[in-house]
Amino acid sequence: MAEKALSGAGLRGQVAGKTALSTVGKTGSGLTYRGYDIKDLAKNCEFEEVAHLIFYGELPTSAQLVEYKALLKSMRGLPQALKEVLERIPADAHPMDVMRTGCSMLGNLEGEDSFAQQLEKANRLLAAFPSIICYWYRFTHDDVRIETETDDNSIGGHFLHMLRGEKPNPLHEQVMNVSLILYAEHEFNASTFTARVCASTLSDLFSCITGAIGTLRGPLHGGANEAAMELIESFSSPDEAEQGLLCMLERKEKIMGFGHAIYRESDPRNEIIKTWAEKLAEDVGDTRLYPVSVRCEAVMWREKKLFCNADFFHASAYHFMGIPTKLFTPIFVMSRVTGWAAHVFEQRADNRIIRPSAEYVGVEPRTVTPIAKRG
Ligand SMILES: CC(=O)SCCNC(=O)CCNC(=O)[C@H](O)C(C)(C)COP(=O)(O)OP(=O)(O)OC[C@H]1O[C@@H](n2cnc3c(N)ncnc32)[C@H](O)[C@@H]1OP(=O)(O)O
Ligand SMILES: O=C([O-])CC(=O)C(=O)O
Repeated sequence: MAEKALSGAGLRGQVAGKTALSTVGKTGSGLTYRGYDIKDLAKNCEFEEVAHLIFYGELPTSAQLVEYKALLKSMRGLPQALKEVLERIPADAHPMDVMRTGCSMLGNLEGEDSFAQQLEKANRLLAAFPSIICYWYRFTHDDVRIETETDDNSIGGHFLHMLRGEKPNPLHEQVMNVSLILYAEHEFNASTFTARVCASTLSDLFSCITGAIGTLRGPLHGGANEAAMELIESFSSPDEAEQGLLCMLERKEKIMGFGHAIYRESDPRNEIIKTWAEKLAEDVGDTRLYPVSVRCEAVMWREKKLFCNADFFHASAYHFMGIPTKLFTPIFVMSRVTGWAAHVFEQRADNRIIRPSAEYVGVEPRTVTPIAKRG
């Protein structure tokens, strides 16, 4: 693929700060968190180990992991005032708006009074997001007030348990674990940069994360997994998908779940989640969505040299686990809160307010005409 122009619109190619958290596309396609390759982490770790790595700098020992999981478990409950707010959000609201409000409301109830509390508050958000989305979803869709303080051993298991009202099977819990690892951190992507801009004014953590959620919501960023689901569901066979995509490309439409601002040849998260989507397709006996997805991948590469990003095969993977499409992007939040918060900590540790300049393209200087004389 041709070298991408690293200047101009979208701040592409501008170094906007330093990070010790991750590298993206350093060798064309790689992704590392604090020096560990994403493939190594996804194969050998639980999400909570990766969260520990991102927050505390190192993978935990067994004893530290037990202690860390116990801490997160103890933070799953929601205050009554937050539950009441969630109950008042309509059933047809977008779940990302629920996450945004839930985060902001928690900031009102349990705000960050000093930066010394930043880790405690970040862990609280990590533990509370699955509870927030499931409490609202089950209240507004199933008319039940669920218990969010479960004894599930993992964040992914906690989420699936609350969503369905029963313990998940081990395959689903494992896929959630991998998915949360893949989405945890990604350098200066748009939502993380939002969080850092907010942090650079010395604002509180809840404000930084609330802003990041709003940025992640858009279909050019986290919202692409939902849009990808709508796309693949609209095709009844691989041949129909091929025809449909060719028409969309002819009309110069964007195909969600493809392309990337930094990677040039592939998104390393794709081959990992694709493998799990295939396993889940076999598990549920799917003969349509997975083959449709595979054909989309082939057509987009053949026609445009565009590759699947992290979002594309997440769509079918989540669908095969019975997760409603509108909850896809909130799962991204449940994971990325680790990266966002760690970037806030980094920004605070070496801060200068982020304030770029603009090229002025408006009218030349002029004077005000008295209002009676304007026409
Ligand atoms: C977890 C994540 O957030 S991953 C990203 C999720 N977002 C999506 O999947 C949305 C679809 N993808 C896109 O819109 C883009 O690829 C982005 C937003 C991810 C990156 O945007 P950019 O860095 O501006 O893209 P890039 O410079 O590589 O685009 C090159 C060309 O390919 C086209 N292109 C890029 N992605 C796509 C796509 N998915 N479908 C069709 N055409 C595309 C662009 O329109 C551009 O064409 P042009 O030169 O004629 O204008
Ligand atoms: O890095 C980006 O621009 C988007 C992305 O893949 C992510 O945030 O995971």
